[in-house]
Amino acid sequence: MTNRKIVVALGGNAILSKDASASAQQQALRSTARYLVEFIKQGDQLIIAHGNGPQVGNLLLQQAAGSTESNPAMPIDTAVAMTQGSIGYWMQNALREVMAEEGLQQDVATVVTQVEVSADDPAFSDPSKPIGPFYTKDEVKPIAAAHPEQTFVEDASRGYRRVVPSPKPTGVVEAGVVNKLVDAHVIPIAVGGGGVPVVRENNQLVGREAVIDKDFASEKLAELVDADLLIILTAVDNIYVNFNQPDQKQLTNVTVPELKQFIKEGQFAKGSMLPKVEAAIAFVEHRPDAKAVVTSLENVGEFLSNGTGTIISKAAVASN
Ligand SMILES: Nc1ncnc2c1ncn2[C@@H]1O[C@H](COP(=O)(O)OP(=O)(O)O)[C@@H](O)[C@H]1O
Ligand SMILES: NC(=O)OP(=O)(O)O
Repeated sequence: MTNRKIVVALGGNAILSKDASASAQQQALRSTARYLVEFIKQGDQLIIAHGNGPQVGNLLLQQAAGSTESNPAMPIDTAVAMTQGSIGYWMQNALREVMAEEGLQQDVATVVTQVEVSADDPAFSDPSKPIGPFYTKDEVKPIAAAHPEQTFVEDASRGYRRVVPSPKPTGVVEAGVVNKLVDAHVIPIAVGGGGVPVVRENNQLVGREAVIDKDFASEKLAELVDADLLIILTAVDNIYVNFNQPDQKQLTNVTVPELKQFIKEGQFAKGSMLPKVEAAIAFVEHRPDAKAVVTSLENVGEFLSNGTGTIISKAAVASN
């Protein structure tokens, strides 16, 4: 039994395929749970975090479409809390079911998590986090014209999306609660969708209209619960240099100085791989004996048996 404390951050493909119905997302989370249960089987204590970019964007569209004066659309911070609830509900049940199939029993609880941000974070005036559906150029033109208060940009050549501010997390309000759940051997689902963005004003936590990056929020949580490992699960088995080019090279074991050099070379796409790399660096710089891992859900078994995936360490282990 390994008994490590692991924060696992789940990427978009763990929850959503093309079908955004509740049943399809529940189905996707059941297969995600089958991969996660491999950690539980070997005695690891999981803390699960997840994204919400597509879901929160879709929810805001639904809210806007149905809003009336007496039944107004909810602001983004409240919509983030709503997606923490829906995705947490699906994830809790998926894990419960899969653990029962495997003869395992561990309680799972979703924590509505508030993540502190700074009121003067420059991200508030520079929206960068893509949310909701993709549009073609022709589709986005009338939408952007009808909503001059919103910003739309091209997202990694995959189409146009709305972008919202994405301030950096400075603290996790419920980190203590997460620690208590871990001590009680409960699996917490926390900082969903990057957490509800709040700023502290005297004794009040005031929600802000933003969506925090879940990789950064997961990193902050991993620091605060003193995790042994931060695992970022996404659609690729490894981080690459020269990604998608004929000479692309898989990174297996990589150190912070090497990653910093690759960042300087522009190897990691902004808004997709770059935040994962930055989160991994921040985590191992905070706790130099810990490691961060970027790999895919499908590679979890291989990672557990053979250590494959991209393993990020602060510095190379000296060999003699
Ligand atoms: N250098 C790189 N190495 C590996 N993947 C990269 C790289 N640059 C960009 N990517 C892309 O980033 C994606 C992960 O980002 P994203 O889809 O936003 O993550 P998430 O799984 O959190 O939703 C990968 O699936 C891959 O397509
Ligand atoms: N909040 C967040 O980072 O969501 P995605 O990972 O789905 O973009």
